[in-house]
Amino acid sequence: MAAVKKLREMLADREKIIVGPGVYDGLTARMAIQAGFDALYMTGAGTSMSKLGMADLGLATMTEMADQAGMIASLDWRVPLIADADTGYGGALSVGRTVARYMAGGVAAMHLEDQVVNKRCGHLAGKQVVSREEYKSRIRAAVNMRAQLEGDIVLIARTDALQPLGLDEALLRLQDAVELGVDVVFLEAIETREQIETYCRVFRDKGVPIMYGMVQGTNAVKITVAEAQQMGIKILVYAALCLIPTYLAVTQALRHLKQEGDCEQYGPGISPPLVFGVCGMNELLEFDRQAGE
Ligand SMILES: C[C@](O)(C(=O)O)[C@H](CC(=O)O)C(=O)O
Repeated sequence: MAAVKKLREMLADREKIIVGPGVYDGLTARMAIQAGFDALYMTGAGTSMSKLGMADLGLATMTEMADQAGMIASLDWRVPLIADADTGYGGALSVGRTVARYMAGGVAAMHLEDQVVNKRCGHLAGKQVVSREEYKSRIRAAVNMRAQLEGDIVLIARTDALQPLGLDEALLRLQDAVELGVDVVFLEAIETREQIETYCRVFRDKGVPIMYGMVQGTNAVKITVAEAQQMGIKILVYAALCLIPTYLAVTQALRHLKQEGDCEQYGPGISPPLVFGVCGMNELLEFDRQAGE
């Protein structure tokens, strides 16, 4: 079954909340699959840092993002990938091309936002968004490209308008996007309980699937999976879930080696072959064996 079909089934299941840990490369994706998550979220921030070594300031190009998303999506077709597609990387034609590339890569869902190019992480101050009309044209391009290709991808409209323009404008933008044919809404960087409750009430009443992004260490309202489910949130992603523990643990190991001159205490019992196993080693060797090598 195609990953997108699986995701659509999850979206249709009234009991289900989709929890997507934020992964950004092959290893974090494999670890999340091994941990039993049934969906993944490709964080643009993490991808920008792991692939380019650059902060989330809109520097990753469409091809860099689409390549990474396609690689992650291909690891296990049973685990749908929801991927960040930032601003769509240009005007309507570019957005259309982005949708085509994500679809060709087997990505199950993608989100498109209304920040200007160059965008920045949704939790940074000083965000700017394009006009409502320009955002609508990005959304129209995405919906039209999906129809033109006669394939499927779940389209998620994200707005960053809350910080610069306020809640009413942000909700209007998402409503416009729903009318244009997106499947899911995503209000980014919600900072008060009241805002998240209003957001959820508006779209729950309309029967539109709601996405919310929790990012550790930011001002985003903290809610548990159970609370999210109660509020009617359908997709809950944790963009920095893999990134922050990786940063902490690796920094500690590096410091230890630099200061103490040894690293034995980091990872007793964990050998590279064990991690190869998480990355499909046995399946790959079996495939090779069956081919007669
Ligand atoms: C959701 C997000 O777009 C991402 O890239 O994962 C980021 C998260 C982050 O900065 O950690 C965001 O803009 O919220």
